[in-house]
Amino acid sequence: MGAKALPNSTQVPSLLPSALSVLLISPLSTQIANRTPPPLISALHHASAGSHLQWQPLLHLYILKSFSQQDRARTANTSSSIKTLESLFQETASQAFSCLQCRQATYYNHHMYNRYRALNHHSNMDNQLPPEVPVATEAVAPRPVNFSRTFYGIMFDAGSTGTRIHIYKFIQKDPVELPVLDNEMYHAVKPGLSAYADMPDVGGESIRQLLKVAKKTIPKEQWIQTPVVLKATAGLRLLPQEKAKALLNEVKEIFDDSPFFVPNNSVTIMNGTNEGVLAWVTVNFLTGHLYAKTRKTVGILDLGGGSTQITFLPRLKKTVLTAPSDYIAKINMFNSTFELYTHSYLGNGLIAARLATLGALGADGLDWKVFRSSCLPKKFREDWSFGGLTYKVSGIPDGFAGYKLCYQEILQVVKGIVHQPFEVKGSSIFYAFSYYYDRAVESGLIDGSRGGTVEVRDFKKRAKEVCNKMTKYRPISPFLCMDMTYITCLLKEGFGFKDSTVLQLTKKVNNVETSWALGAIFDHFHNLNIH
Ligand SMILES: O=c1ccn([C@@H]2O[C@H](COP(=O)(O)OP(=O)(O)O)[C@@H](O)[C@H]2O)c(=O)[nH]1
Repeated sequence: MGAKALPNSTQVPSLLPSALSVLLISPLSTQIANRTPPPLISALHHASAGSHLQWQPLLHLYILKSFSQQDRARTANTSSSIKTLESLFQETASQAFSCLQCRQATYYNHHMYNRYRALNHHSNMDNQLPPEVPVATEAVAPRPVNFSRTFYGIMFDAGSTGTRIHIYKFIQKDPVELPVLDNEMYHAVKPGLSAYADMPDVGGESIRQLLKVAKKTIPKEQWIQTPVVLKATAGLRLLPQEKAKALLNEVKEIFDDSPFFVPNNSVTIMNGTNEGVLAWVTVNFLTGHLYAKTRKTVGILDLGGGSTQITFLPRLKKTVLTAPSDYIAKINMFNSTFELYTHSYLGNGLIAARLATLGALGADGLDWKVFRSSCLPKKFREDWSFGGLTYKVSGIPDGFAGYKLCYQEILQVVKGIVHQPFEVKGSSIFYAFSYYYDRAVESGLIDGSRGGTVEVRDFKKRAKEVCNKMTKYRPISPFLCMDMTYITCLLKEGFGFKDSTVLQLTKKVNNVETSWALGAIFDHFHNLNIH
């Protein structure tokens, strides 16, 4: 099966932003008003403080599908989704306000007071629609003279293959409105911090470079109250402790010298559970699945360089009961606790898996040993660097190369290591990103600008083609056969997905990266208490 288009909830926003803002900002046309049930008009207006990212999938779905009288049932769902998404921010307001008392006042007191007011305004809203807001509210609502409309959060992702900065802009249009995510500014540099294990000061330069982007993006008057946080993943987890510590100290010094707000524990190595759970929060938030008592969520598959994560909300108790106990994590949102299946496999990221396949992971004699694999073109031989080390790698010149042999090699890296959740054979939807996405694009499975939907069997089919025609695909990457075969093997033999399991390959939703970073900034503003 070939690539399919994304469903409306992820594809439509890029098509209709102006139509949306017209609907949100200007008075509704008579035609629309006549056909829109009154409670939803009220909900739309209540949510209409600018181009609100998290409402967009819901609103677009509504606009496209619900303008007819027959669709009242769907309208009811949409309204309840708007209401429940709003409750995320109500709770954010409540928790963030309590941070006032835990003395992070420098940053919080300005914005959080307003959010606390918003909470009071909306208290006891469970199971209700937001209150009626007249169309003209935007123009006439009284506001404090110095009311601040925007605030920012900076999240650094120090990954094994690169360092990225995510600058999130939130808007609070009115003291009685809840803040919403307006946009993300994203910038990435390579290699990752772990490549500077023996020269932390040089590694620090990449952080300085990215902070310049933050200074350009965020207005000067906001710098002092904008939190800057860095979380490192597999690259630093795999380094000896002292080397990782030296890198983190270097980053902390750079943050302290910056004009931004540096909270406690702003530079850390994140654990694998949080990495998986926060990516799940991001994707479900961006796709409009995150609200009180939600049961209809999507799973996530993240394939980094050093580690890989799987996270989903099980529907069946058996999935929880049959999982190893440390594969179940709880997260608090909307006054309830979500019990997630999540695991991060350190050493099973795409690049670490290449090393394992080649037998090079943790090997000595790197200056003379040549690591060979039938997943590489026969005549290929190159020095190849990862994590600060250089390896001599090659194909098997007088042997065989191809899918079958390659699959057998890779099986050793996956079999018996990756747990198969009970429920994964069911019909849950999984969003797959990072290297799943990159390799699907490079091998021509999906379009790089739009993403797409594939079945697990599509990866297998394309892996076979790439491995059995290595010369054709060599200019794209000599590792493409190995990578595609690893992805196929991980999905099928590792997690136990069926050939027909559908994967939604997505890099961005509404122009926001599908990464744990957005979940992490939420967790910063509002402790999600992952345990
Ligand atoms: O916001 C992000 C963060 C990561 N990636 C992709 O994630 C992969 C690598 O992840 P990373 O280096 O963070 O690996 P990890 O340290 O998590 O194993 C690469 O394809 C990146 O391009 C991305 O597309 N957007």
